[in-house]
Amino acid sequence: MYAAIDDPYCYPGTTVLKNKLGLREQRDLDAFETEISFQRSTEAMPTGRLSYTHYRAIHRHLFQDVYTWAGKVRTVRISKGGSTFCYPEHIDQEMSKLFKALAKAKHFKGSNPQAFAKQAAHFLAELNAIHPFREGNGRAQLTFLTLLAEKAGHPLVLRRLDPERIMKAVIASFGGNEAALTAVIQGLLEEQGRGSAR
Ligand SMILES: Nc1ncnc2c1ncn2[C@@H]1O[C@H](COP(=O)(O)OP(=O)(O)OP(=O)(O)O)[C@@H](O)[C@H]1O
Repeated sequence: MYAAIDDPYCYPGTTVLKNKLGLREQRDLDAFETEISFQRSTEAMPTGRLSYTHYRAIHRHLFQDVYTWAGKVRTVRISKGGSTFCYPEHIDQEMSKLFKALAKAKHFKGSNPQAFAKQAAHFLAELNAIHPFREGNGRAQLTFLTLLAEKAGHPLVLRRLDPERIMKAVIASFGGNEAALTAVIQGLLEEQGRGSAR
């Protein structure tokens, strides 16, 4: 949950996000959101060129059943655990810049696994610092990383994913330390698991 004051995304006097089902209890919303976004994540993702537009389409796909603003950038300031994310008035510009740089780097195609992990960690750190959506950033990030890795020829082994560990690494990256995130990503690459029983 995010700290936001007088948040127009929430039912008045609550921190529960307005949602398509009209669920007013956080518990109920959490359960529905988790279930349906997981369901959507098992479907084919919208196709695209790993662009900013594509990223928004992925978020829209995952959360289309829950929020009217799925795929749209937020209009309020948000923070989490003391980290304040990009102000809404700068999101569009920052996202455009980030995805332009990604395209310029050829989506990290041709990088060896070590280099890919480092580049992807930096990209993810920047993406998280922007946090374009009011909710669902973590899931959109991971979905996009999966596509990015696949396209770059370094598919992820998602069953190795430790949500707690990646979250800690993402938080560390917010403070400028990308080493842990690089290590997490490197550990998810298929190449790293060869010959091991993991
Ligand atoms: N204190 C923090 N500083 C920076 N980033 C954080 C912090 N706490 C969590 N994050 C990151 O924010 C992202 C989660 O954002 P958000 O809650 O919008 O997404 P979600 O998909 O709804 O949640 P989750 O990823 O927990 O399922 C994750 O990448 C997480 O690592």
